[in-house]
Amino acid sequence: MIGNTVTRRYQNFLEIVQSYYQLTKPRIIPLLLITTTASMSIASRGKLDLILLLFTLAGGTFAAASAQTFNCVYDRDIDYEMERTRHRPLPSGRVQPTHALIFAIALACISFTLLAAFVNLLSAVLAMSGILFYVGVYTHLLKRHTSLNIVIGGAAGAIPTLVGWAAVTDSVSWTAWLLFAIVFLWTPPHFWALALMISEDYAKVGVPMLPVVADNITAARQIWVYTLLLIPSTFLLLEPLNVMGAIYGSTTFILGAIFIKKAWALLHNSEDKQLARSLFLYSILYMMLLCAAMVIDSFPITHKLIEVILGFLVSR
Ligand code: HEM
Ligand SMILES: CC(C)=CCC/C(C)=C/CC/C(C)=C/COP(=O)(O)OP(=O)(O)O
Repeated sequence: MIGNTVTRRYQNFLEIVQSYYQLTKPRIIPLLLITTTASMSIASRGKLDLILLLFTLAGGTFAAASAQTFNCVYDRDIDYEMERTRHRPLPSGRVQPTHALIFAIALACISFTLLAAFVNLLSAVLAMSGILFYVGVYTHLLKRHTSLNIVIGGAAGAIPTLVGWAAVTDSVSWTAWLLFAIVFLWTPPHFWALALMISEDYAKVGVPMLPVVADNITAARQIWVYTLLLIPSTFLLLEPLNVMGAIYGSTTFILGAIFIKKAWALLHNSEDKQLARSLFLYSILYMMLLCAAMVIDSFPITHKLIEVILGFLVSR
């Protein structure tokens, strides 16, 4: 009897923890941290201080979790109406809005304290502005009012690149802004490809995502335009900024070519949900691999290795 009560209490506790965890939309956070890591790796020219990395990623995690929790509180009415989001902790009644709000504020405070105390003030302020922008500008001002919501709101998702750069250099340089621009230009193809698959859901609650207010071909054309802006921008790290080398150059070439191929296919068959799904999934893989290439290319040893291999090939 007592054993059963303890087990039930333990299960309840686990369910509460799980609900709060789900409020943070945890599946999106790793990619935000990957972009932060890539930025830090380039800023430190591959000589990354692991303790600094750890604190920055911890602060970034709490900031992103806070932003997503605020968003869950604000959007709980429409999340209840949409099939995809109906089972989130707030619409399903597993967490009270006031508790979620307190949780979001606590996460923001932890993020700011961690970054300000163990990284630097600039990274803390940038992360906080990421939260404010995502909640105040994207969620409150734009999401329900204009199809430009993603284009402008995408800036919030690009801020982790600035946080990473600021963590290492205590400043924000041209390269940091270029990394910001890469994530910024990547966001519309990433999101609109998904929105093409789930536009019925957004239409039902009156959220004016582009494929809702315009037809599919218009959305596919916009995806194509942003793809054509994104891919050349990734090459600017090679020239004129000169902060990346051959590994990054060849990877970004191949990844970019595949991105263009998928966006082109969608442009010519904008009703095909499979093509939209394929582009959405690829956009995530693309960003992961692009950032991985940035990290690998920023290690000095990578360049020494290439020199040795080239030397070996030439001498044969
Ligand atoms: C305003 C900008 C953005 C919007 C509106 C947006 C929207 C979305 C939505 C609605 C989903 C589906 C999630 C779900 O069904 O719960 C998604 C998935 C995802 N997003 Fe974005 N996104 C944005 C920017 C970003 C950024 C900047 C990143 C990271 C760099 C990112 C990474 C991801 C990842 C990794 C997934 C897949 C999550 C999973 O496995 O389910 N997103 N995004
Ligand atoms: C530095 C810092 C704190 C950055 C945080 C930026 C951030 C949280 C970006 C995530 C963007 C994202 C996944 C939006 C989901 O849109 P939505 O919430 O409209 O999607 P939904 O339809 O699934 O609710």
